[in-house]
Amino acid sequence: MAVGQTAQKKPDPCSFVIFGVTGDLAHRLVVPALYNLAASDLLPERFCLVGVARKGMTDDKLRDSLMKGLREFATQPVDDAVSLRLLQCLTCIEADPKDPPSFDAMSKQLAELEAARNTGGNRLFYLATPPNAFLPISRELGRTGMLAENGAWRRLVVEKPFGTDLVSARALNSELLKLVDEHEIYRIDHYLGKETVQNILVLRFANGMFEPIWNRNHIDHVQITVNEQLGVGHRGSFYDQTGALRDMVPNHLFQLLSLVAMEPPIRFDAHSVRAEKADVLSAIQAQSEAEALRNSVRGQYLAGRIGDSQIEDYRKIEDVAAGSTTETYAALKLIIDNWRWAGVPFYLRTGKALGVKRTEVAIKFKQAPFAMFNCTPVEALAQNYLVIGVAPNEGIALQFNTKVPGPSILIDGVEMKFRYKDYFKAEPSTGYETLIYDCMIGDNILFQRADSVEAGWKAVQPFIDAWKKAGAEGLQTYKAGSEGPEDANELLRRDGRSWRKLG
Ligand SMILES: NC(=O)C1=CN([C@@H]2O[C@H](COP(=O)(O)OP(=O)(O)OC[C@H]3O[C@@H](n4cnc5c(N)ncnc54)[C@H](OP(=O)(O)O)[C@@H]3O)[C@@H](O)[C@H]2O)C=CC1
Ligand SMILES: O=C1O[C@H](COP(=O)(O)O)[C@@H](O)[C@H](O)[C@H]1O
Repeated sequence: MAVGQTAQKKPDPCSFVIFGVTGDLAHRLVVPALYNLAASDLLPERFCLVGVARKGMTDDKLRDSLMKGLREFATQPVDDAVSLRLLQCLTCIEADPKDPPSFDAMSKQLAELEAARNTGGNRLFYLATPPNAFLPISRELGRTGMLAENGAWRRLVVEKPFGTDLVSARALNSELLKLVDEHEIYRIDHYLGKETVQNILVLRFANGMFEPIWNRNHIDHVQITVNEQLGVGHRGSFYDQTGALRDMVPNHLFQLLSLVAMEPPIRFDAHSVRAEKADVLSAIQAQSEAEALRNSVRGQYLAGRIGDSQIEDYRKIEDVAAGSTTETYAALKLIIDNWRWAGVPFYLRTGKALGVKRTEVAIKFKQAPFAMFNCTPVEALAQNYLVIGVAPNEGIALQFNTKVPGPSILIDGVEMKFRYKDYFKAEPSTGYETLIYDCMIGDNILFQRADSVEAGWKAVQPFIDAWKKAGAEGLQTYKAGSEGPEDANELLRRDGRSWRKLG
């Protein structure tokens, strides 16, 4: 029997206001997630769905467009009765932060809608826009009083990227905190919507057997891998300004790192969990420029084949600068300065256009200290890994040595595997349902607090600065479809270690 915090209550009546409703995220992930919540009867009884666009359109036109997105991106067959229930309450409002009177009009229109639908004035504003619009929109919401509490709740959901470096993230936090309180800001990182990522907490803190060995005495090092086969595709203008490090490390890879490395929270509540995550991120050792260069590898992909697809050179992608030095691959060695992890390196790697798609955390335990079986030197034993598979192999695997049946002691490495799909019949999901539901019930455990975001940027800032200064020098290349730049292997080899084979 499953135990835990299972009761799924219906959220309070509220308005769910999506800025950037005409965009990709709203069509591909947010509305399909709302559909899945509607199908599970987890939307409020009294609900206003509002889409905000800078150029107005009729409600019907927006409904048609979102319906089209739903048919294309839904994770389950679309039931007309459910989609109708969700989209019949949709209203399109025209508002542009560059046109302040449009926000005054919006404020009036929203209040009228809420009165008509009796939602009690609770409001969730979802900023599904490019990041440069987060602050202008929030300021207009503040100026027009739409963020004032008036006896109801207000929540601001902010998409990634949250800043582009430490300075900009601090500035964005400080400006947003002038408008709303920390507990009213929901900084989304979609990795925290993944079952396999949430399960890291359960694996560590609902099982007594791991804690005694989860430290420097037993763990040799940790590898965090987020390898994608996808290239940059049509996102050249965004990606060329961003690169693999900013796009993935301070957010997604650090979610994995902090869940694996944090101390046990004293309670399962937002304050305790997020405090421990922020603490461990702030314990990542600061690196000098020379250390940052030594402890990192960056690469850019060249043309190559992945399966049936021919991938073109990164530099030939539309909107990518001709001599771009933006990295599409990053590997880092980080040290966490605390008692649990002293001397245990965390190796991180992420890249685009790689041969194998794999997101995993591999915890490498120390080898047996002595070769009792004189037929096998310790070095020849297979390595002991606990592998948390996030995607596509969703599950947990333990790699250990075993005796090969037969008269002599012959030893071989084997794997014990738990696969989600063998045990659970999971509901199809976009990964955003839990996050959106949690915003509506006011639970921010799975959202990033300001201190974590800033600690994340602080940890990667030395690499950003050192790479910027180095320019093209030190930038490796790798063939699309390969494992990434050869120097990434050297990063571990010089420590007497190697990356786990993903094949
Ligand atoms: N797409 C994805 O898969 C993911 C996206 N994200 C994040 O979600 C956010 C939205 O992404 P995505 O939908 O792809 O982006 P889009 O480029 O599709 O933009 C979304 C919408 O924002 C509106 N918009 C654009 N500029 C402004 C502006 N200056 N002021 C107000 N509104 C503006 C536009 O609508 P209109 O012109 O109608 O007003 C546009 O359709 C981004 O922050 C992105 O980083 C995060 C994870 C995944
Ligand atoms: O936020 C982002 O994440 C995706 C990878 O997400 P995943 O769930 O497929 O692992 C990445 O492709 C994209 O560049 C980045 O902006």
